[in-house]
Amino acid sequence: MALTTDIPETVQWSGKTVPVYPMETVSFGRLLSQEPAELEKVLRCCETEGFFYIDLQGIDGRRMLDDQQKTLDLMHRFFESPLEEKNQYGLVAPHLGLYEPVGSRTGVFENTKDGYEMVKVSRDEVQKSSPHIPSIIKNSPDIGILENAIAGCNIVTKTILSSLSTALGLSGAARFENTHRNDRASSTTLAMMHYIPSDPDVDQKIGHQKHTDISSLTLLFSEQWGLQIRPPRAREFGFIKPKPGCAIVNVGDSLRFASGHKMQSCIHRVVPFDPTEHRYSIAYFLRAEDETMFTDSEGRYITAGQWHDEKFFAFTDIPEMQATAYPPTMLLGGMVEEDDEEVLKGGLPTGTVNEIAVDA
Ligand SMILES: O=C(O)CCC(=O)C(=O)O
Ligand SMILES: [Fe+2]
Repeated sequence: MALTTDIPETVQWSGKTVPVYPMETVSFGRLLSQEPAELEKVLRCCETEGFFYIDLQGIDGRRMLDDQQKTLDLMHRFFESPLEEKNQYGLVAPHLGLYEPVGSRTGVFENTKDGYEMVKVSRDEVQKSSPHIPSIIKNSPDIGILENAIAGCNIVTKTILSSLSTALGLSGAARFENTHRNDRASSTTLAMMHYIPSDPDVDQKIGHQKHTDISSLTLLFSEQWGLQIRPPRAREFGFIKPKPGCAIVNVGDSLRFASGHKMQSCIHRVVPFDPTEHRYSIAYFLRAEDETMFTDSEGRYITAGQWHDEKFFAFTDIPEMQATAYPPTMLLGGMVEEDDEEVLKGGLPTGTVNEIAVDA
């Protein structure tokens, strides 16, 4: 990729000038037809940055955008309900972590807790005759909305997975889809998040701490600003602009490990872009079958299930425990944060994604 001559876009946030990182857009329709140029593009995105937009505006993807709107309506209804009803079951198990109130995890800035509440519906669970989900959404219209959203996200992420397998020349059992079979147990889940208004200067519950995802692929829908990424070799976090008609895709740790650590599991976090705003996001985490084996960031040969459970608990621990109780690279899945000096020595002017890709 050539060095871009475009002037990098920036935005004013919290009294600072912050980059807005450009990202490639991959067409869902072209991936469905396995067009060679699109396959190459999606592989390049995963190997260089680990993040891209997927354009869902064609006839095949539009239904997923409708599902997103219906899910948003459901989320508004759910999150406006009394806390006792939302938290009917509490956190029963990592796989069935249904509802998490605001402040359950570490926050985005030092000495803060997170600034979002979340309800998760597991793909395996929603298909049961009586799924274990809070009563507010346990009715057939709502289960229908959730099933459609999960099935749509599954089609999009599996299409990306199969495109990556093809682009890498993988065949038969070696293809990534073969460790993501629909009828095998996995922690694949739809997470619906509501970030409360919070002001970094005064509030103690803010945003979503920096991390990489446990998943193989994450499909993220949000119409609002707040997501920041720190792409490989970038010297600072920058915003990702919401793009109408598109969802955001990122590679998670499991696919990075399955690809022999060649794909990038991009570091990201969420900050309050506008301290007065409620922010809503929907993330589908396509995860590998629980029994899948890979070599993690510590060189351990472990199952996807173990990686999920360990990292899940690492997320909810206090920072002191996060620093001591788990493999040091766990929260970032082995991705390194380039320190500013190192990047500057390398002669990169500012951290835009295009510039970073030059010598990736
Ligand atoms: O809310 C968002 O935009 C991103 C959430 C996220 O990174 C996650 O749940 O892993
Ligand atoms: Fe994430």
